Amino acid sequence: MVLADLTAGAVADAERRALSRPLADVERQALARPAAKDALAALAPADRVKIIAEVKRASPSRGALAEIPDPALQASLYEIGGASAISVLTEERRFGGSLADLEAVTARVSLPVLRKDFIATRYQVLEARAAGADLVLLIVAGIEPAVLRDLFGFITELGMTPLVETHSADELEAAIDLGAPLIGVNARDLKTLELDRDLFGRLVERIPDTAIKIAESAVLTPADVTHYRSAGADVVLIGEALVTGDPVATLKSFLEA
Ligand SMILES: O=P(O)(O)OC[C@@H](O)[C@@H](O)c1c[nH]c2ccccc12
Repeated sequence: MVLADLTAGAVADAERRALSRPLADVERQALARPAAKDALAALAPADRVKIIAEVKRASPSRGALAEIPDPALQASLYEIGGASAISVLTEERRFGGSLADLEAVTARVSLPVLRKDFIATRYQVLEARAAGADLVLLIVAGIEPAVLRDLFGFITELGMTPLVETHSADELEAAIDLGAPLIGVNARDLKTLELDRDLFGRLVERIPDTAIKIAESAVLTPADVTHYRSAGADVVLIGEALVTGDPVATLKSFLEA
Protein backbone atom coordinates (compact mmCIF):
# COMPACT_ATOMS: atom_id res chain seq x y z
CA MET A 1 0.00 0.00 0.00
CA VAL A 2 1.60 3.21 -1.21
CA LEU A 3 0.25 5.50 1.49
CA ALA A 4 1.35 3.25 4.37
CA ASP A 5 4.85 2.97 2.85
CA LEU A 6 5.09 6.73 2.31
CA THR A 7 4.00 7.42 5.88
CA ALA A 8 6.37 4.81 7.36
CA GLY A 9 9.22 6.24 5.28
CA ALA A 10 8.49 9.82 6.30
CA VAL A 11 8.33 8.86 9.98
CA ALA A 12 11.59 6.88 9.71
CA ASP A 13 13.29 9.87 8.07
CA ALA A 14 12.04 12.15 10.86
CA GLU A 15 13.33 9.69 13.48
CA ARG A 16 16.72 9.79 11.79
CA ARG A 17 16.73 13.59 11.84
CA ALA A 18 15.78 13.53 15.51
CA LEU A 19 19.09 11.80 16.32
CA SER A 20 20.98 14.96 15.47
CA ARG A 21 18.19 17.41 16.26
CA PRO A 22 16.34 16.35 19.39
CA LEU A 23 12.69 17.23 19.91
CA ALA A 24 13.48 19.79 22.61
CA ASP A 25 15.67 21.74 20.16
CA VAL A 26 13.04 21.71 17.43
CA GLU A 27 10.42 22.76 19.93
CA ARG A 28 12.53 25.71 21.05
CA GLN A 29 13.02 26.79 17.42
CA ALA A 30 9.32 26.35 16.69
CA LEU A 31 8.30 28.51 19.65
CA ALA A 32 10.87 31.18 18.74
CA ARG A 33 9.26 31.76 15.33
CA PRO A 34 7.00 34.77 14.73
CA ALA A 35 3.33 33.78 14.82
CA ALA A 36 2.01 31.72 11.91
CA LYS A 37 0.13 33.60 9.20
CA ASP A 38 -3.65 33.62 9.05
CA ALA A 39 -4.28 30.96 6.43
CA LEU A 40 -8.04 31.01 6.92
CA ALA A 41 -8.18 34.68 5.98
CA ALA A 42 -5.95 34.09 2.95
CA LEU A 43 -8.10 31.19 1.74
CA ALA A 44 -11.55 32.54 2.72
CA PRO A 45 -14.24 31.93 0.08
CA ALA A 46 -14.41 34.80 -2.40
CA ASP A 47 -16.11 35.60 -5.68
CA ARG A 48 -13.17 34.09 -7.51
CA VAL A 49 -11.46 30.74 -7.04
CA LYS A 50 -8.26 30.76 -4.98
CA ILE A 51 -5.16 28.70 -5.66
CA ILE A 52 -2.69 26.91 -3.40
CA ALA A 53 0.39 26.55 -5.62
CA GLU A 54 2.69 23.62 -4.92
CA VAL A 55 6.46 23.23 -5.14
CA LYS A 56 6.72 19.62 -6.35
CA ARG A 57 9.65 17.91 -8.06
CA ALA A 58 8.26 14.42 -8.52
CA SER A 59 5.57 12.01 -7.38
CA PRO A 60 5.06 8.24 -7.22
CA SER A 61 2.31 8.43 -9.84
CA ARG A 62 3.93 10.88 -12.27
CA GLY A 63 7.67 10.32 -11.73
CA ALA A 64 10.07 13.22 -12.20
CA LEU A 65 8.30 16.48 -13.04
CA ALA A 66 10.83 19.31 -12.71
CA GLU A 67 14.23 19.95 -11.11
CA ILE A 68 13.32 23.19 -9.32
CA PRO A 69 16.88 24.22 -8.42
CA ASP A 70 15.57 27.26 -6.53
CA PRO A 71 12.32 26.45 -4.70
CA ALA A 72 12.16 29.93 -3.16
CA LEU A 73 12.24 31.49 -6.63
CA GLN A 74 9.52 29.08 -7.77
CA ALA A 75 7.36 30.10 -4.81
CA SER A 76 7.96 33.80 -5.38
CA LEU A 77 6.74 33.35 -8.97
CA TYR A 78 3.61 31.76 -7.52
CA GLU A 79 3.15 34.80 -5.33
CA ILE A 80 3.59 37.13 -8.32
CA GLY A 81 1.15 34.99 -10.32
CA GLY A 82 -1.61 35.48 -7.77
CA ALA A 83 -1.57 32.32 -5.64
CA SER A 84 -3.24 32.68 -2.22
CA ALA A 85 -0.97 30.20 -0.44
CA ILE A 86 2.04 28.00 -1.20
CA SER A 87 2.41 24.25 -0.64
CA VAL A 88 5.88 22.75 -0.30
CA LEU A 89 6.31 19.00 -0.56
CA THR A 90 8.94 18.01 1.99
CA GLU A 91 8.77 14.22 1.51
CA GLU A 92 12.22 13.13 0.35
CA ARG A 93 11.97 9.59 -1.00
CA ARG A 94 9.32 9.78 -3.71
CA PHE A 95 8.58 13.50 -4.05
CA GLY A 96 12.17 14.81 -3.95
CA GLY A 97 11.38 17.45 -1.35
CA SER A 98 13.06 18.50 1.87
CA LEU A 99 12.69 20.64 4.96
CA ALA A 100 15.37 22.88 3.46
CA ASP A 101 12.96 23.61 0.59
CA LEU A 102 10.30 24.58 3.11
CA GLU A 103 12.64 26.87 5.01
CA ALA A 104 13.85 28.55 1.83
CA VAL A 105 10.27 29.20 0.73
CA THR A 106 9.00 30.56 4.06
CA ALA A 107 12.00 32.90 4.17
CA ARG A 108 11.12 34.35 0.76
CA VAL A 109 7.36 34.67 0.38
CA SER A 110 4.76 36.57 2.35
CA LEU A 111 1.92 34.12 1.63
CA PRO A 112 0.97 31.37 4.10
CA VAL A 113 2.96 28.17 3.46
CA LEU A 114 1.78 24.56 3.86
CA ARG A 115 4.07 21.70 4.84
CA LYS A 116 2.92 18.90 2.53
CA ASP A 117 4.18 15.56 3.81
CA PHE A 118 3.06 12.33 5.42
CA ILE A 119 2.71 13.64 8.94
CA ALA A 120 2.15 11.14 11.73
CA THR A 121 4.13 12.51 14.70
CA ARG A 122 4.36 15.64 16.82
CA TYR A 123 8.04 15.86 15.91
CA GLN A 124 7.12 16.42 12.24
CA VAL A 125 4.63 19.11 13.23
CA LEU A 126 7.29 20.90 15.28
CA GLU A 127 9.70 20.66 12.33
CA ALA A 128 7.08 22.35 10.17
CA ARG A 129 6.68 25.30 12.56
CA ALA A 130 10.45 25.53 13.12
CA ALA A 131 10.84 25.87 9.33
CA GLY A 132 8.24 28.66 9.30
CA ALA A 133 5.22 26.73 8.00
CA ASP A 134 1.76 28.21 8.62
CA LEU A 135 -0.25 25.15 7.61
CA VAL A 136 0.26 21.41 7.99
CA LEU A 137 -1.38 18.67 5.92
CA LEU A 138 -3.09 15.80 7.74
CA ILE A 139 -4.15 12.86 5.56
CA VAL A 140 -7.08 11.08 7.21
CA ALA A 141 -6.33 7.77 5.44
CA GLY A 142 -2.71 7.85 6.59
CA ILE A 143 -3.10 7.90 10.37
CA GLU A 144 -5.14 6.38 13.19
CA PRO A 145 -8.14 8.43 14.37
CA ALA A 146 -6.54 9.10 17.78
CA VAL A 147 -3.33 10.33 16.13
CA LEU A 148 -5.34 12.47 13.72
CA ARG A 149 -7.12 14.10 16.64
CA ASP A 150 -3.92 14.63 18.62
CA LEU A 151 -2.02 16.17 15.71
CA PHE A 152 -4.99 18.34 14.72
CA GLY A 153 -5.02 19.80 18.25
CA PHE A 154 -1.25 20.17 18.37
CA ILE A 155 -1.08 22.03 15.05
CA THR A 156 -3.80 24.37 16.26
CA GLU A 157 -2.07 24.90 19.63
CA LEU A 158 1.06 25.98 17.78
CA GLY A 159 -1.01 28.63 15.99
CA MET A 160 -0.90 26.85 12.62
CA THR A 161 -3.85 25.71 10.52
CA PRO A 162 -4.44 22.03 9.73
CA LEU A 163 -5.53 21.13 6.20
CA VAL A 164 -7.38 17.85 6.55
CA GLU A 165 -7.26 15.73 3.39
CA THR A 166 -9.94 13.17 2.54
CA HIS A 167 -10.73 10.72 -0.23
CA SER A 168 -14.08 9.20 0.77
CA ALA A 169 -17.35 10.00 2.53
CA ASP A 170 -16.14 8.29 5.73
CA GLU A 171 -12.90 10.26 5.78
CA LEU A 172 -14.87 13.42 5.17
CA GLU A 173 -17.04 12.55 8.17
CA ALA A 174 -13.88 12.26 10.29
CA ALA A 175 -12.68 15.68 9.09
CA ILE A 176 -16.05 17.26 9.86
CA ASP A 177 -16.12 15.62 13.33
CA LEU A 178 -12.80 17.26 14.09
CA GLY A 179 -14.20 20.64 13.14
CA ALA A 180 -11.58 21.02 10.42
CA PRO A 181 -11.65 24.58 9.05
CA LEU A 182 -9.94 23.56 5.80
CA ILE A 183 -11.10 20.37 4.14
CA GLY A 184 -9.41 18.95 1.06
CA VAL A 185 -10.70 16.26 -1.25
CA ASN A 186 -7.82 14.66 -3.13
CA ALA A 187 -8.78 13.30 -6.55
CA ARG A 188 -5.82 10.94 -6.22
CA ASP A 189 -6.30 7.82 -4.10
CA LEU A 190 -3.02 7.60 -2.20
CA LYS A 191 -3.49 3.85 -1.64
CA THR A 192 -3.82 2.93 -5.33
CA LEU A 193 -2.61 6.16 -7.01
CA GLU A 194 -5.76 6.13 -9.13
CA LEU A 195 -7.37 9.39 -10.11
CA ASP A 196 -11.06 10.23 -9.71
CA ARG A 197 -11.69 13.76 -10.96
CA ASP A 198 -15.36 13.63 -10.04
CA LEU A 199 -14.88 12.66 -6.39
CA PHE A 200 -14.85 16.30 -5.24
CA GLY A 201 -18.18 16.91 -6.96
CA ARG A 202 -19.72 13.84 -5.33
CA LEU A 203 -18.52 14.69 -1.80
CA VAL A 204 -18.78 18.47 -1.74
CA GLU A 205 -22.39 18.74 -0.63
CA ARG A 206 -21.49 16.95 2.63
CA ILE A 207 -18.94 19.62 3.56
CA PRO A 208 -20.48 22.25 5.86
CA ASP A 209 -20.27 25.86 4.71
CA THR A 210 -18.27 26.66 7.83
CA ALA A 211 -15.31 24.86 6.22
CA ILE A 212 -13.25 26.05 3.27
CA LYS A 213 -13.57 23.52 0.44
CA ILE A 214 -10.39 22.56 -1.35
CA ALA A 215 -10.14 20.41 -4.49
CA GLU A 216 -6.75 18.75 -4.80
CA SER A 217 -4.91 17.23 -7.79
CA ALA A 218 -5.40 16.77 -11.50
CA VAL A 219 -5.76 20.41 -12.55
CA LEU A 220 -3.88 20.70 -15.83
CA THR A 221 -6.00 23.20 -17.79
CA PRO A 222 -8.25 26.21 -17.10
CA ALA A 223 -11.20 23.91 -17.86
CA ASP A 224 -10.17 21.71 -14.92
CA VAL A 225 -10.29 24.78 -12.66
CA THR A 226 -13.77 25.62 -13.96
CA HIS A 227 -14.82 22.00 -13.38
CA TYR A 228 -13.90 22.17 -9.67
CA ARG A 229 -15.14 25.73 -9.25
CA SER A 230 -18.56 24.97 -10.68
CA ALA A 231 -18.76 21.92 -8.41
CA GLY A 232 -18.27 24.27 -5.43
CA ALA A 233 -14.54 24.49 -4.71
CA ASP A 234 -13.39 27.61 -2.88
CA VAL A 235 -9.76 26.71 -3.46
CA VAL A 236 -7.84 24.39 -5.78
CA LEU A 237 -4.43 22.93 -4.96
CA ILE A 238 -2.19 22.63 -8.02
CA GLY A 239 1.29 21.16 -8.46
CA GLU A 240 2.22 19.51 -11.75
CA ALA A 241 0.80 22.16 -14.11
CA LEU A 242 2.74 24.89 -12.31
CA VAL A 243 6.11 23.14 -12.21
CA THR A 244 5.98 21.94 -15.81
CA GLY A 245 4.69 25.18 -17.36
CA ASP A 246 5.43 28.88 -16.92
CA PRO A 247 4.20 29.47 -13.36
CA VAL A 248 3.07 33.09 -13.73
CA ALA A 249 1.29 32.64 -17.07
CA THR A 250 -0.29 29.36 -15.98
CA LEU A 251 -1.59 30.86 -12.73
CA LYS A 252 -2.98 33.83 -14.62
CA SER A 253 -4.87 31.58 -17.04
CA PHE A 254 -6.21 29.49 -14.15
CA LEU A 255 -7.33 32.52 -12.16
CA GLU A 256 -9.16 33.88 -15.18
CA ALA A 257 -10.88 30.56 -15.86
O1 LIG B 1 0.32 17.75 -9.13
P1 LIG B 1 -1.17 17.87 -9.00
O2 LIG B 1 -1.93 16.78 -9.72
O3 LIG B 1 -1.63 19.26 -9.37
O4 LIG B 1 -1.52 17.64 -7.44
C1 LIG B 1 -1.13 18.55 -6.43
C2 LIG B 1 -1.51 17.98 -5.06
O5 LIG B 1 -2.91 17.86 -5.00
C3 LIG B 1 -0.84 16.64 -4.80
O6 LIG B 1 0.54 16.85 -4.84
C4 LIG B 1 -1.22 16.04 -3.45
C5 LIG B 1 -2.43 16.13 -2.85
N1 LIG B 1 -2.42 15.51 -1.67
C6 LIG B 1 -1.21 14.98 -1.46
C7 LIG B 1 -0.71 14.29 -0.36
C8 LIG B 1 0.60 13.91 -0.39
C9 LIG B 1 1.41 14.17 -1.48
C10 LIG B 1 0.92 14.88 -2.59
C11 LIG B 1 -0.39 15.30 -2.57
